[in-house]
Amino acid sequence: MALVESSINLEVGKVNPDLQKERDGASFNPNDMTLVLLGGPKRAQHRREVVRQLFSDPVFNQEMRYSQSKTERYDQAMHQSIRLAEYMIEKGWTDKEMQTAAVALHYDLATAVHAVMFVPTILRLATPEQQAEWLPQAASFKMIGTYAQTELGHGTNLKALETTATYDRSSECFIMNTPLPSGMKWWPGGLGKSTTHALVTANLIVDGQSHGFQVFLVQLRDVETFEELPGIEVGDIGPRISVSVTDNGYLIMRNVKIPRNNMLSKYCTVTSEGKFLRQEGTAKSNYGTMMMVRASIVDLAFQNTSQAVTIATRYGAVRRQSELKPGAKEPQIIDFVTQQYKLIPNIALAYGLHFTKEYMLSYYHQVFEEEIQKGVYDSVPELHSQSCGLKAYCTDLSMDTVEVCRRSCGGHGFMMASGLCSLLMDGLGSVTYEGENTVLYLQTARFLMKNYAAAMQGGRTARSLAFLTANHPTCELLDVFNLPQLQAVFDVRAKFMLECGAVRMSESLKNGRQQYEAWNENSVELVRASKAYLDSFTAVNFMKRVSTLDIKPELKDVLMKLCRLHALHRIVSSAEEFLQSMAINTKQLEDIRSAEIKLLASLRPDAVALVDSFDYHDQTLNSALGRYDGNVYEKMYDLTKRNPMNEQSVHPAIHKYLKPFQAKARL
Ligand SMILES: CCCCCCCC(=O)SCCNC(=O)CCNC(=O)[C@H](O)C(C)(C)COP(=O)(O)OP(=O)(O)OC[C@H]1O[C@@H](n2cnc3c(N)ncnc32)[C@H](O)[C@@H]1OP(=O)(O)O
Ligand SMILES: Cc1cc2nc3c(=O)[nH]c(=O)nc-3n(C[C@H](O)[C@H](O)[C@H](O)COP(=O)(O)OP(=O)(O)OC[C@H]3O[C@@H](n4cnc5c(N)ncnc54)[C@H](O)[C@@H]3O)c2cc1C
Repeated sequence: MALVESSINLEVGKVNPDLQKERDGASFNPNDMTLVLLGGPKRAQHRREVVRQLFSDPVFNQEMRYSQSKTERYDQAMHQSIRLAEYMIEKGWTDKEMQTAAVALHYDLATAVHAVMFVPTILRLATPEQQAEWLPQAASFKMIGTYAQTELGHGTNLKALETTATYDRSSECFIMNTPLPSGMKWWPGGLGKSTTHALVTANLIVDGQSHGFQVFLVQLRDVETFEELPGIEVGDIGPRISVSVTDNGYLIMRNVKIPRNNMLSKYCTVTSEGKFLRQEGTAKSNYGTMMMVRASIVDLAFQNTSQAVTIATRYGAVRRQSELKPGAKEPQIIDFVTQQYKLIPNIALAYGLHFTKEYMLSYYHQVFEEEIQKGVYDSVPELHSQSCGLKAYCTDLSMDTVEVCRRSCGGHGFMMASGLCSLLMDGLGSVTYEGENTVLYLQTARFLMKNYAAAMQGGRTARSLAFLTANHPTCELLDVFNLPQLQAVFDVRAKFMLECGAVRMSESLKNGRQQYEAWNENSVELVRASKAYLDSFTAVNFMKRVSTLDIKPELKDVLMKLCRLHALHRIVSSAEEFLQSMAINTKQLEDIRSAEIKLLASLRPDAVALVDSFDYHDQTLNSALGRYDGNVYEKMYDLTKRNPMNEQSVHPAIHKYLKPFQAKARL
């Protein structure tokens, strides 16, 4: 066993020689790149220590995960949740360590929604008194909660939610009711078996008048026995595409009384006399949790993408197949240019998503922690638009990448042991939850159209839309590697696509359509406009971030290549829009395609080092194909020997069905 201090995988056995050769030939030290990605040595060291501690505890061992039944996995997920809670007491772990641990475990915890949504919503929407009462209970798991918003009949359309909270003045309580069947809460994570409480969104009704949806803390189960309380019916909604452990559940409430204090009242409240009061300017405050979670899903998209490329790239270096040079040894599959085209642009994307999630999280914190606390709401529309758009754009791209990586591993990519199937199946939820992606692109489009109209009338635009008023000449791409010129190309295309959406909208309106009809008629174009803007925003953010990094020249050099490749690849992926907008001409497209292939060759020697830099622990990847030591075949055989199907040499079904039949047939 060798000690690898510069990797999260501390003890590594003999490394596969092909993988070692890749590492020896890299142009930079991956440890240096890790420090750039993680924000310096202190943070990187802290993350390594937390993750190493985590995986040195057998409770968190992931190795048999793919052979476990749903019940066994739930058992382990609950065990993991409780062990982490113990760490808070025993090791003094704080939210920071818990967050690192949750990411390393792919949120495979029975209490994930408790941590990701329940507690943060209380922090954002509850008064200081409510927080003082509930947060200590939540921290000690006396109260385990979920976020119950979606209903069987409605998820997207929050205005149509049916659950009611009717104020009863005589008892100073709200009476919670579920209209059946479409008003049943459906989907909340952990609701099925794991939670004692839920933050339930419901229409507040006072004296027969509705005040829109508000958030209420409802106790579901007895905290000692975990039995349902009177008037409550909860359960798991049944098998889902993902093998994830989360017990997504349903909830029915029949005349459930909760105290008046259980309405989260930081921004609005109901007085004991039944008067509804709301602080001015806080109409969308109840939507705040969604913005926060959407921003963090951009990070999740980065995690999924970078893990998938790590697995597929290491495997690409280890796997030898077919013939390249006639008569020579089988090549590493990563030497096929078509294989490089599957992997290297996606490595570039993973780096691009890294800088996107850094931007998204920091913008979210700036607006929430600094501006809103001071009563400044000016940036909220842009934050809403970007958190919707980037959540959709990044999860869409990340799921495409995971599938490309899975296929790039050939047959072995179809095995759970690849680690890629679970990344795909668990990740797929991200394009739907926290706002279905098409719906979110259209939210972004709404903001874009408003800004476009403002720009055309000589007004001010939001920060991220300054390109609308910039004057870019067309076809100015003289050098396909020149970043400012590439940025101009993206801006021209995005502006053109926004213009297409706006022109179509105004034509529909001129033709007598109502606003809502025009919107629906042109919604395909509007989604295109959003995607063009997000493509541009992400590529330009990547270029700007890399250009301003003050780092070792060899790191800068490889990052510059990556952001160029990312930009070129995005242009090729939507070539017709770039051509149509005259941001480029056909000759330039040809040059871009050639430049892309040249960049593949230039980045090929660094491919393994680039994915090593993400510094994933083997247990997080949980992949026989993507192991740090590259001993793929040994690990696959080892796992197969321990596969429960191989526990008995003759399966009981043989004796149960085949043998009796054979005996009868002999007669
Ligand atoms: C590890 C990860 C675990 C993840 C677990 C997943 C948990 C979940 O899925 S929880 C459930 C999530 N549910 C959703 O996301 C529902 C999606 N739907 C919505 O968000 C809304 O209904 C939405 C945005 C589509 C439409 O909002 P709605 O108010 O009905 O209509 P709309 O008329 O379009 O918007 C009104 C205004 O509010 C603004 N607005 C909407 N949402 C927000 C927001 N979050 N913040 C600020 N402003 C907002 C709009 O921009 C619009 O502004 P303007 O009028 O100035 O243009
Ligand atoms: C794995 C998972 C976990 C979840 N966890 C939770 C949770 O913890 N708590 C919770 O409350 N919810 C949760 N949800 C629910 C989730 O938030 C909703 O499923 C999601 O918001 C989408 O809503 P929907 O299911 O109603 O889809 P629908 O809105 O019915 O979407 C169906 C189709 O209609 C289209 N569509 C709908 N409206 C429009 C529109 N205005 N314009 C154009 N097209 C439209 C969509 O694009 C889509 O193609 C979870 C869902 C999943 C899959």
